[in-house]
Amino acid sequence: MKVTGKTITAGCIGRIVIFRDSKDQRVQMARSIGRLLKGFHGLSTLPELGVQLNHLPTCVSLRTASVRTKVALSLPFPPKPRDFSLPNSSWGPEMLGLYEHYNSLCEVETEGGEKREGPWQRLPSYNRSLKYATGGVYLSKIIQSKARLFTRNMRDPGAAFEYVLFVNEGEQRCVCIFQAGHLLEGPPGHVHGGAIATMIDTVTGTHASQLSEPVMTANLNINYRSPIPLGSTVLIESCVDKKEGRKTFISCKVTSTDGSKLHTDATALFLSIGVSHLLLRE
Ligand SMILES: CCCCC/C=C\C/C=C\C/C=C\C/C=C\CCCC(=O)SCCNC(=O)CCNC(=O)[C@H](O)C(C)(C)COP(=O)(O)OP(=O)(O)OC[C@H]1O[C@@H](n2cnc3c(N)ncnc32)[C@H](O)[C@@H]1OP(=O)(O)O
Repeated sequence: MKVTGKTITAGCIGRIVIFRDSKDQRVQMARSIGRLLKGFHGLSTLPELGVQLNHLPTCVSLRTASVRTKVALSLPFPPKPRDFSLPNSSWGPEMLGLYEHYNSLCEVETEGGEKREGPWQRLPSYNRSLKYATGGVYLSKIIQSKARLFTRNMRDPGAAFEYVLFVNEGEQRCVCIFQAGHLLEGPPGHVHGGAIATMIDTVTGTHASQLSEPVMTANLNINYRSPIPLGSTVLIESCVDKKEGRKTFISCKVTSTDGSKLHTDATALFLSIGVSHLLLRE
């Protein structure tokens, strides 16, 4: 059987070969890639994946009339990557308490004692997202192999960004519990504005990705209202203002954990990009 196409390297699941012959197989392929992406931070749900994958033939070069595409997904990093959104020894009592609170809302017990999904969902978080298939994205293979998600690249627990995100799909809300480590200093004893912006971008971007498909930040407006003490835990809450085609408008606020002090507020615009954007970009 003749097979054409390119190898798509993505995360943490074995090697899968998919032949794209019919609509059924397209759906199958969408499901497989959906499963593959599941678990990646910010990409754990891709409801419109099936539609997006219809674009694959334009980015995965097809040279035969038989329209068979081989999509090989290899194993570039260990099968069980660390989930950074789980508690570690650096988490203070405030961070842990809030984590326990939201985590308890992720599962509810029915009257019959049965466990069901609750209104909230904890999002796992890894230090790598998709690894692109082809050159042109990274300067070299060395950079490609060393690339890590900005907020998850510190080895020393508690030194920088400690955070966990929970989403409530029904309410279109997202909450992040963020403990700011000592390496994030800006003004003496307080968190750097760029670190705050990074967290706002991460929370709102992840939220927007959860609602549709992968997104890129097009616009981010931030008002810094009061400084955040280094080492403190804060809440970052985002909510969807509106969705218009590819655009998702989100607003966000950073407050003290009891909600009494507003540290920062922001608005953001995200534009969805197709899954094909994630897989190949030449
Ligand atoms: C390579 C893909 C990477 C994707 C990554 C995604 C997920 C990764 C997974 C896990 C990561 C985990 C955690 C982090 C999660 C998220 C946070 C990170 C997100 C970022 O940190 S990401 C980096 C910073 N980000 C950029 O590096 C973007 C640079 N930029 C561009 O890549 C393009 O600019 C783009 C794609 C934004 C749009 O380009 P485009 O060609 O697709 O669309 P186009 O320009 O035609 O605009 C269509 C309509 O949007 C309106 N529009 C456009 N821009 C606007 C603006 N600024 N203000 C107001 N309206 C705007 C137009 O006016 C038009 O409106 P209308 O249709 O009404 O006329």
